[in-house]
Amino acid sequence: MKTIETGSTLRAELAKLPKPLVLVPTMGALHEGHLSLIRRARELAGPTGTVVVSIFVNPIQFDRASDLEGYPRPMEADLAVCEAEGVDVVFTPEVSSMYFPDRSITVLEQSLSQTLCGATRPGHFDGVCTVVLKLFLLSGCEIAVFGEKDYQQLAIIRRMVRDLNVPVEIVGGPTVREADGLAMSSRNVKLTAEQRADAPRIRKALLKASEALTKEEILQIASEEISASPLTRIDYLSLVDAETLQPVDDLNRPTVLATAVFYGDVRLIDNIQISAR
Ligand SMILES: Nc1ncnc2c1ncn2[C@@H]1O[C@H](COP(=O)(O)OP(=O)(O)OP(=O)(O)O)[C@@H](O)[C@H]1O
Ligand SMILES: CC(C)(CO)[C@@H](O)C(=O)[O-]
Ligand code: BAL
Repeated sequence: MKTIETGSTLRAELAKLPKPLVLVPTMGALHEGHLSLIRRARELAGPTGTVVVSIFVNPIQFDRASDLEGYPRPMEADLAVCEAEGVDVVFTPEVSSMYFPDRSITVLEQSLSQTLCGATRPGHFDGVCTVVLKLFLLSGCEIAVFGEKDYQQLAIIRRMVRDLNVPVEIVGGPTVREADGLAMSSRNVKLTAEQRADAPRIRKALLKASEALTKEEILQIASEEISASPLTRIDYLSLVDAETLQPVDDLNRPTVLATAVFYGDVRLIDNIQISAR
């Protein structure tokens, strides 16, 4: 396994390796959710293709300084995990090698990012799109794999690739969960024992609500179940069209029930698909 730290050498190094080139972009603190994406990348690359994992905590997608500063960065353990998974190349750039101090170009998404995380984390998806486009250009990858836990992110990246004619195939991977249903997330390690024990209520709430028949009932059940704990604070809870991510009036098309919940300073997200009624 090769570790490359600067963008300027990445593309030239990767061009020498066998195709297809499959990229898994991450912010590190790797868990089973990431591993499922790496394994999917290997399937897509085949035994002779090249799997690249990027580990970069992208400062321009954070809206809270405390979240950025406190983001877990266990680099040695992450490299060991990548090695054990048979990753070919890990790209670990410094912030200074990714961004010029006077950078002035950003990728703006102006529709899908108006709801959910985009509404409560202004500028977040502009930061995500900008870094993901840079990672695509720096690596020259043909395929990139993203998780469905970050449903809105996946939809926005698909839109970016469509709208900007980016020659990268986007593949989604299902959300991997702890045994108690909590979606795996790098931020889970920041929960206290009490918060961690309570957090599976998010998944339970979404599952229970997804059985209801009307929009109002779905939102009410999910809201009550999550708010029943004094440890939670709902950042958003929304029912949106699965494709446009716009709020829906009825359930005659596939929708997604998505939420972000704060436990203290730790913000967790999850979502569930709701079929048309
Ligand atoms: N539980 C999971 N199942 C499947 N994919 C996941 C899961 N968690 C994260 N991913 C995916 O891994 C990629 C990298 O995400 P990231 O490094 O931000 O991890 P994370 O666990 O989502 O961290 P956090 O939510 O705390 O920022 C993204 O495509 C994300 O959707
Ligand atoms: C896609 C990503 C690596 C861009 O920084 C990040 O948003 C993430 O880890 O989901
Ligand atoms: N997984 C999404 C990255 C973030 O929360 O910034």
